[in-house]
Amino acid sequence: MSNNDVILQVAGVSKRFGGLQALSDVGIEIRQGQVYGLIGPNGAGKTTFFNVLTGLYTPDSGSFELAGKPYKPTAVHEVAKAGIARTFQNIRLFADMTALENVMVGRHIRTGSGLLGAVFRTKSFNREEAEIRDRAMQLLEYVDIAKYADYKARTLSYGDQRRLEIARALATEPKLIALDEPAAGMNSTEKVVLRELIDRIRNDGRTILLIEHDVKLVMGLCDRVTVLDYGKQIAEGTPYDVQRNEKVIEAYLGAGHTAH
Ligand SMILES: Nc1ncnc2c1ncn2[C@@H]1O[C@H](COP(=O)(O)OP(=O)(O)OP(=O)(O)O)[C@@H](O)[C@H]1O
Repeated sequence: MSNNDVILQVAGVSKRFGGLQALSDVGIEIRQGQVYGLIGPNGAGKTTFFNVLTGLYTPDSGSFELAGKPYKPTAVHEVAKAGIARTFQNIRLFADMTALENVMVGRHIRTGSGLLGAVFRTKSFNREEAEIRDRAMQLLEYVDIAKYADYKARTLSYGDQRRLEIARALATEPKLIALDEPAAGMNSTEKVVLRELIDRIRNDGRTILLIEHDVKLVMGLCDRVTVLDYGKQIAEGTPYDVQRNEKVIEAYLGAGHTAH
């Protein structure tokens, strides 16, 4: 593989909260079409890393490249524009908008007519709006919730809301889709369906970063995994290797941690 295949290259990320070193010199490299897992016991720094990557926290150090271009994760909308779409551990949808409208919002960041087009309802605006609607509908079909297109987001089941969040993220046509604990709160049937969906997204050539507490899901899905413990990267590799790594086993079994 050539370097052109690298979608995300992050190096030397450190982040301190007061006296606590939440991340120390963490780096990952994700290649086109991979599902990349970030795991670790409670408090290991996974969410902090995600938040740094997506512009919610400012790191103390670190370099960031997306598809070969440096980017500065200084603001959430800049990160979205650069091409990273994320979902959240606590689902963040527009609860009183329909499922379709939620996906259309995601799509709008990639289109051109802007505010004046909307005010004057120009021809190009109307055409663009129809295209956005069609594409949003396709994405709802893709995640298997098209039948709920006109339902308010808050009326959907938990599993379906997560799928809706994924559809909205896909609508931005991201270079990387970052999923923050997508299986949280799901029952085992929903997890199976989620796994199929993530597999489908990968097979369609997308690149995915996944934080997930469900180790079985991570090991079954991911091409590569990084393990954090107390803010340090203690292992990186294939699920097969990582599961057999002594430091990893120790971190998960060690005192003071709850294994996930
Ligand atoms: N905004 C913050 N201010 C202060 N400390 C923080 C902040 N965010 C996280 N921390 C601390 O940084 C450390 C790493 O937390 P983080 O939430 O990144 O871990 P995690 O691996 O995502 O854990 P979990 O599995 O519990 O979600 C923890 O000790 C946490 O208390």
